[in-house]
Amino acid sequence: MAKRLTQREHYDTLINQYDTWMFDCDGVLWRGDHLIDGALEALSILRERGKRIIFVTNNASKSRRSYKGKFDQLGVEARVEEIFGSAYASAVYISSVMKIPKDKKVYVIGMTGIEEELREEGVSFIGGTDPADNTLEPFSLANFTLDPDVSAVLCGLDVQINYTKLSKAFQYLTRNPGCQFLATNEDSTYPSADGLLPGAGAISAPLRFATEREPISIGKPAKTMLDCIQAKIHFDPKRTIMIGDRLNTDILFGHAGGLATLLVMTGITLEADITGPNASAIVPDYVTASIGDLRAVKP
Ligand SMILES: O=C(O)[C@H](O)[C@H](O)COP(=O)(O)O
Ligand SMILES: [Mg+2]
Repeated sequence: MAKRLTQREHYDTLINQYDTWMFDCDGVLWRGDHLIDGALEALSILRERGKRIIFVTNNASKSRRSYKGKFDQLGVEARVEEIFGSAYASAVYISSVMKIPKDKKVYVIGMTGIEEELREEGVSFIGGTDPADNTLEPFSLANFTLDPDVSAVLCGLDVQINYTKLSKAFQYLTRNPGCQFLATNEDSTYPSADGLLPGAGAISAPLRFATEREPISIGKPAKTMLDCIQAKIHFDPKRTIMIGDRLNTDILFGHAGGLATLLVMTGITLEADITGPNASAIVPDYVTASIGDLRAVKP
């Protein structure tokens, strides 16, 4: 049973118990470009108390560097080294785990975040934001030349998804021998400032259906995301807490990593998801209405 946090002493105890605080972003710190009330103060309180802050987002639309820009814009203190996105984790997976040969490339369905991180890792790619693929012209297989050097398809959130991109990815996944099928993450929905929208999982779904293949998903809850963090930052899982708004990514990620977990109700998860007859089997250690509740420790 999750412990509901409401009192000042609850938050004080929590802060004293954990040295490393891993923050999900969408639905915890912000929705779209709107900061969640009290998020800024909560982060400042933790930094004042000497806590280590790590940001762990499944949102592959931005690279760590462009996320740093968003943090700066919103007035949130953050360093690039503290930011771990699924675009970064995917690029590291392709270069260091899959060890893609230099003469091979990735076909990308996704936004600039993926492209920037693949470039950082020295991985060649096609597709992505290429205007030739961002078209509503009907796709013609007759005019399509298969690039034999494509050895992986990487699919992430893409607000300009279209039939041409799906068709090209389908060709590579079904015609290039050994072509890997990767997804940055599989979140079904995305908590924008104005409400829920289809998530990255909804972008790769047509390809899963058409190819009857399951992608390797890199982001939370997958261990690949934790490995990516542990490769850069040493932390004691027993003194680490994961804060998230989604049960089947953030909280499951925390459980898989042996971390404590705090669920906030400012994003995806609804009360009916954690209480009552349809409550999820994924149970966080703690629940609080919003990360802004940490302000209770301030006199
Ligand atoms: O569709 C997506 O990619 C997700 O909804 C979104 O990116 C989640 O980001 P996070 O909550 O992990 O920051
Ligand atoms: Mg979230």
